[in-house]
Amino acid sequence: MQKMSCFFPLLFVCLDVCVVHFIRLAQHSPLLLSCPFVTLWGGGLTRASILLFLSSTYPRAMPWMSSSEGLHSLGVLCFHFPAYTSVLWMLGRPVMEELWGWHSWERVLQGYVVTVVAWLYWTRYVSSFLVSWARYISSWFTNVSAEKPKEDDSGASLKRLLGYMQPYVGRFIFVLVLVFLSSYGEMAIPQYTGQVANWIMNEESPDAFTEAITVMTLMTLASAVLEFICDLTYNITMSRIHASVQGVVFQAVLKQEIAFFESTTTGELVSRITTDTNDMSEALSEKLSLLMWYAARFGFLLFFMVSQSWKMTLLTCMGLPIIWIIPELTGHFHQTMARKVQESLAKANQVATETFSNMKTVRSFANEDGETARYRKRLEETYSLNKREAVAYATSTWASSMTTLALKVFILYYGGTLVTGGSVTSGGLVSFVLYELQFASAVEAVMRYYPEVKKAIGASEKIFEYLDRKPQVPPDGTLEPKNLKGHIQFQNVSFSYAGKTEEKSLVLKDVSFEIKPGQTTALVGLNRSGKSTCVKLLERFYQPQSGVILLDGKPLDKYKDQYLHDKISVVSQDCLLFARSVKENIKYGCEEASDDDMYEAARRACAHDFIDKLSNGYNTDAGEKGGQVSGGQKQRIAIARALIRRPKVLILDNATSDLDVENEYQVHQHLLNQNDHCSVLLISNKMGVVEKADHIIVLDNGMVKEEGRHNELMEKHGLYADLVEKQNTGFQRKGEDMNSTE
Ligand SMILES: Nc1ncnc2c1ncn2[C@@H]1O[C@H](COP(=O)(O)OP(=O)(O)OP(=O)(O)O)[C@@H](O)[C@H]1O
Repeated sequence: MQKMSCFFPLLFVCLDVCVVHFIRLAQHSPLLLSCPFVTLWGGGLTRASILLFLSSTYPRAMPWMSSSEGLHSLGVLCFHFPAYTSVLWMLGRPVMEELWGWHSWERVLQGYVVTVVAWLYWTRYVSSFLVSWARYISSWFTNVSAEKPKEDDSGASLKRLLGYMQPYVGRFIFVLVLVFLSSYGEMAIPQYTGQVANWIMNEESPDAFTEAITVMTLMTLASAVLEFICDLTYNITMSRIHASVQGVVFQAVLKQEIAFFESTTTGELVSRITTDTNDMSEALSEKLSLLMWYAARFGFLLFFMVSQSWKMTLLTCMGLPIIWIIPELTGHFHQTMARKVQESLAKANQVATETFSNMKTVRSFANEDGETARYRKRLEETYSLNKREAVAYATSTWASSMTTLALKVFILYYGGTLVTGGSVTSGGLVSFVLYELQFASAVEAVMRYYPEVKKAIGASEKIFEYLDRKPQVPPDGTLEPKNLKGHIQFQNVSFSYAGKTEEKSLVLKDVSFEIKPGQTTALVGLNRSGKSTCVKLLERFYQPQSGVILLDGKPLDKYKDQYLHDKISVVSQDCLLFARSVKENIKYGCEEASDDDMYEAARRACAHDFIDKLSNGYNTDAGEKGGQVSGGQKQRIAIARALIRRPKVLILDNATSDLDVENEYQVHQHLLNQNDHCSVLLISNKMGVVEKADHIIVLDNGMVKEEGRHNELMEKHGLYADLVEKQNTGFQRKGEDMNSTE
C-alpha cells in the first residue's frame, strides 16, 4: 500500500511529461502550426483532463489529488503558463519564446515549482485568510447575537468590539491616516538611496545628490514624528475602550441572580473582568497596532517593488514561502529536541526532589552514593540530548540564514541581468534590494500578527458571554408605597435550590407563617431546617417554586427592588465589611444619609462607643473583609448599616452570634424595645434571646412544626421545649465538665 502511494506521483509526472511532449508534437502539425495560442490553451485543457482522469480513476491515487487543494494545484500546473503568456501578449510584450518553448524541460520544472509555491501560499495563508474574512463579512449580514456563540466566532466578536470603538471612530480614522503617511515616509530611505546610487554611477546632476539626501532626511523625520503621535493616540484610545468594556462587563455580572454567583467561582469572575479583558486589550493594543503598521508597510513596499521591477517582485514572492518553510521544518526538529531536553531535565529534577524529601531514609540506608549515581545517570541523558539539541539549533539557524541569503543572491543575480539588459537602472536595483529586505519581514510580521489578533478577538467572545447572559430574575416591580407597615406573610411557600418540585429536593415545604407589624418574631429550629432560606426568599435572592410571600398584602415581587432592600434590612452571621472606613461601611448604599443619622444608627446598634474609641473613630479603616475590627464589632457595625436605612422589617440572622453575653443582651434590649414600629425577624440558636420574642415559629426539616409564645410552646412539650431543654442540659453539662477538670 505504501509502495503504491509512492508509485503514484512517479506515474503522475511520467504521464504529464508524455502528455506535454505529445502536445508539443501536435503543435508542430500543419493543422495547429498557425495558431499557437489554441495549442497552448487547448494543450493545457488536455493536460488537465488527462491528469484529472488519472487522479480520479487510478485506484491507489492519493486522496489529496481529488480534494479542493489538489484540484486547485492541478489547475495551477496546467493553466498558469497559458495565463502568463496571454497576459504578456495583452500587455504587448514579445511572447514568441513562451509560445514555442513552453514544453522545454526547464519550463516544465519551473511549472512544478510554481505549483508548489502556489500550493504553499494557498494552504498556509490565503485559504485561512479568505475563510476568516468570509465569516466576518457574513456576520455583518446575519443576526449573530441570536445564534449560539461559536468557538471561533471572531467575526461576530470583531463586530461587537467595533461597536465599542464606534465613539472613537474619528480617532481611528486619524490613526489610520497617520499609519498610512508614516509608512509612506519610511519608503524614503530605499527610494532615495537608489537615486543617490544613480547619481554616483552617472554623476549627472550634482544637485540631485543634495536634493535626495534632504528629502530622505525630511521624510524619515516626518515619518518618525507621525509614528510617535499615532502610537500615542492609538494606545490612549485603546486604554479608554478597555476601561469601558471592563465597566460594562462588571455591571453585567452584578446584575446576575445570586444562584449564578454560587455556581461561578470568584476567581473565574475576576479573571473574566480583569485578566481576559486585559489579555484582549493588550493583544489589540500591541498586536493590532503592529499588524496595521506592517500591513501598511507591506502595501507600500509591494507597490514600490512592482514599480521598480514586477519580474523581481514576482521572483521575491515565489521565494518567500520557501524561505519560511525550510527553517520551519528544521525548527520543528529543534522544538522536538528542546521538549525532550525539558522532559529529561524534569526527570533529573524528580530524582533530586525525591532524594531531598526522603533524606532520612537515604541516610538510614547510607545510599548517598547510589542516589548520586542515579542523578548523574539522568544528567548524562540530558547532556546527550543537549548535544543533539545544539546540532538541531545550529541547523535551524543555518537553514534560515542560508535560505534568506540564497534568495537575496538569486534576486541580485537576476536583478544584475535586468540591469545589464537595461530594463532596470542600477539605482533601481539598489532600491529594490532595500525594499526586499523590509518586505520579507513585513510579510512575516503580517502572517504572524494576523492569527494572533484574530485569536485575541475570538477570545473576547468569553467576555461577551457575560454581557449576553440574561439574569434569571423576574422583572423588577413598580410598587414603592410611602407608608409600609412591614407585615409579612408566607403562604404555602415551597422552595428548592435546584429548582425542582419533588418532595426530596424541597428545602421549604408548604411553609406558612406571619410576621406582624412592629412585633418581634423568632424563627428557630435545628441546623439546616430552612431558617436562612426563608430570609433569602424575603431578600428575593430566589423565587419560591410554589406559594407566595406577601408584604403588606402584596406579592413581594411587585415591589421595586431598590425600595424592597431599603425597607427590609438583613444582618446575617457572615456579614462582611468592605475594606473602607467604618463611616463608609455604615453608609454603604445610603451615601446620602447625614452623619447624625449615622451616629444614631450606631447608637441603636450599641456600636457608637467602641467606634469612637477606634484610632481614627468613624474614619478608621475596617480592613479587608473587616479584618481590622473584632467579630462582635463587625456585627454591630453591620447592624448600624442596616438601621441607617430606617427599615420597616429588620432581619437578624444569627447577627449577634459573635458578641459576648453582656453585649448581646444590650444589643437585643436596644433593638427589641425600640418603639419605631419596625418588625423584627430574629433567627438565633440562643433560646435565652428567642424567648423574649412576641411570636416564635419552629421550623423542622423545612416545615413549620409549632408556633406561639415561649410559655405556650414550653407547655406543649414539643420540639421547641426540646430545643430549650437540650440547650440548658448542654450548658449544665459543660459547666459540670469544667468543674470536674478544675
Ligand atoms: N445555596 C444553596 N444551594 C443549595 N442548597 C442550599 C443552599 N443554601 C442552603 N442550602 C440547603 O438548604 C437547607 C436549609 O439550609 P438553611 O441554611 O436554610 O438552614 P438553616 O436552618 O438556616 O441552617 P443553619 O442554622 O445551619 O444556618 C440545607 O440542607 C442546606 O444544605
